[in-house]
Amino acid sequence: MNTYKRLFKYIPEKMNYLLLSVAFSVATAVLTIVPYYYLWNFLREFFVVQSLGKAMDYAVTIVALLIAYVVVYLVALWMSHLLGFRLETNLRKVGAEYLMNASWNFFDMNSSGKIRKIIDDNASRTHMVVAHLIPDTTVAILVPILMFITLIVIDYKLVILLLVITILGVLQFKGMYGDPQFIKYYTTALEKMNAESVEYVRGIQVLKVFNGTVYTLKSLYNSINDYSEFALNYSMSCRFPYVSFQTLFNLCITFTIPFAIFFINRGTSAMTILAEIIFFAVFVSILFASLMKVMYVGMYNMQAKDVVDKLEEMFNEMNRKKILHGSRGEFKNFNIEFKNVSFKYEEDYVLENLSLKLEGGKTYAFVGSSGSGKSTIAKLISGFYKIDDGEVLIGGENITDYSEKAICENITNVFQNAQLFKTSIYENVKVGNQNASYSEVMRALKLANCNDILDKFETRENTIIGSEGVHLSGGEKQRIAIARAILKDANIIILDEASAAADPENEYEIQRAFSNLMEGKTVIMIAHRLSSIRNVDEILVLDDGKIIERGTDKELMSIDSRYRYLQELFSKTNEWRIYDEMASR
Ligand SMILES: Nc1ncnc2c1ncn2[C@@H]1O[C@H](COP(=O)(O)OP(=O)(O)OP(=O)(O)O)[C@@H](O)[C@H]1O
Repeated sequence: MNTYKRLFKYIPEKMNYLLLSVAFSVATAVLTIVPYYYLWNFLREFFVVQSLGKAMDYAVTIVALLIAYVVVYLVALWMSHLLGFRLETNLRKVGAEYLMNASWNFFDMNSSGKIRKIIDDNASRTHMVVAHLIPDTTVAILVPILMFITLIVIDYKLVILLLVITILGVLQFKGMYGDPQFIKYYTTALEKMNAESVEYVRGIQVLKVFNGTVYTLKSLYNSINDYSEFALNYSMSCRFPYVSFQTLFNLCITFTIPFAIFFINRGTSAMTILAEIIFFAVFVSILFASLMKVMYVGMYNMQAKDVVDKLEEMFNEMNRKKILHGSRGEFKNFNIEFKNVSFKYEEDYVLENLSLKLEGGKTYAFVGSSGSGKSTIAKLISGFYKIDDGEVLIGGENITDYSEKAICENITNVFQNAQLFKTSIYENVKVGNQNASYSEVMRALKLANCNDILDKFETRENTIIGSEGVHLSGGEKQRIAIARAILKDANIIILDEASAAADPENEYEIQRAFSNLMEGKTVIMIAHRLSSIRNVDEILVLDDGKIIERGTDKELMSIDSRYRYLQELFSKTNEWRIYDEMASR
């Protein structure tokens, strides 16, 4: 019951459909049994009283009742399907809303393929579960009760016979279900296999290059084996109870033979017994159908619990480690300060007790070896993660006091791997500011030095990017992303590894685009190309999550600093040529 409360809370607006579906399902259950009562009367008139006219009247009533049954059952199914489809739609909407507000941690820990599959698959499973559950549960509960009542009216001796068959049938049940945790294990194995298949398809080009097969990717191979082994073992464990259940009902007529002999010997007329046996043999088939329904209802229950568990587990995970934003909308200034900040993604601290101050309106560069924490600092300034200790302040106020909208409007990120959508260049830039006019978008494209990109295509800014359109180089994509950032016109700009993807020509264009983007802003650059940061206001050198040096390029180059060492190393790397190396051998 609790499972259904959890599911139905997503469709409060459609509870009238639930009530209608239950009402029509009750009518269906009644209409399942009533024709049998008339069948008994028909048989009695035919065999015992031998009045053909009356028997005919009963036969017509039976046909009318069967038509009514079909109509009422269809209405019950219609209502429950409306409910099921609405639930599916609402769960997708809720999933999308949670996703829009999910923490960065969540996206770090879950691949997009996995997220899509969990939301999509489970939402679509709910409609199936709910659509069939209401009519089937009602019928499964009511029909056996109504059957017993009917038999009491006809002949109490038949009740004993039905009771024997019901008890034997129910005894097979537990075995037919198998392990109650089955659905949970089954869907987990299936999801794992699906996720691994997506990974396989993603990496298929690499596998081809290295002549790999499905066996190369052990995790996929194992997940297929686990799934097939599990499905096979489960089917085998249900084999005996399932077959004996089917046999019991298909041979139930055999139960009636000793019954008939016993009661004929005790004086009941042969014709009455014949009518009762024919009736019972037909009637008992509904018990079989309704016991099968009980089994499906049990399955639906397990599925419903699994679906709601999986979805809500994911919704909770989306909120884990999420920043709870305040309502502050205005920034006094754009000074940034870290006060004793400690932060970890998982177990180990990446930053411990870090303090630093950056002045608004200036340009800073973070340098340091790989993994020293440069990107992490940038992400914390952007408000992507909740810190474990200390404070991140912007304009003297804790970053969590600002509304999400304020943070979003005032801070922009240009990542190394620019994420572009499979739509036109124009639409990709407009993402930066939905209210921008056509001329503002075109101005941003111009300032980001994208004109040469537009010149390449006849449809210019309306050219579609991606698998259904044209392919752009890494550097070209980055310039489009810079145009998007220019259009956004945020006050704090974070350029993470922003120039690493470009060739020299593109690099030059990108640097010009950057200088247009950075004008008058607070800028934090994280660049591995140390040549591009020589003119920044201040350089901060990081090592293992700590700032070990800070100063201008001139200051740091004039002393025996880590920065000077990194710059010299960078120059050497630039001068280094494979043929020099070859020549020196
Ligand atoms: N999403 C994440 N989940 C778990 N650990 C992470 C995550 N991102 C970074 N780390 C870890 O945090 C540490 C700092 O990473 P960070 O990306 O900040 O370094 P970086 O100086 O920017 O490195 P690089 O120059 O190579 O990009 C590394 O040890 C890294 O493995």
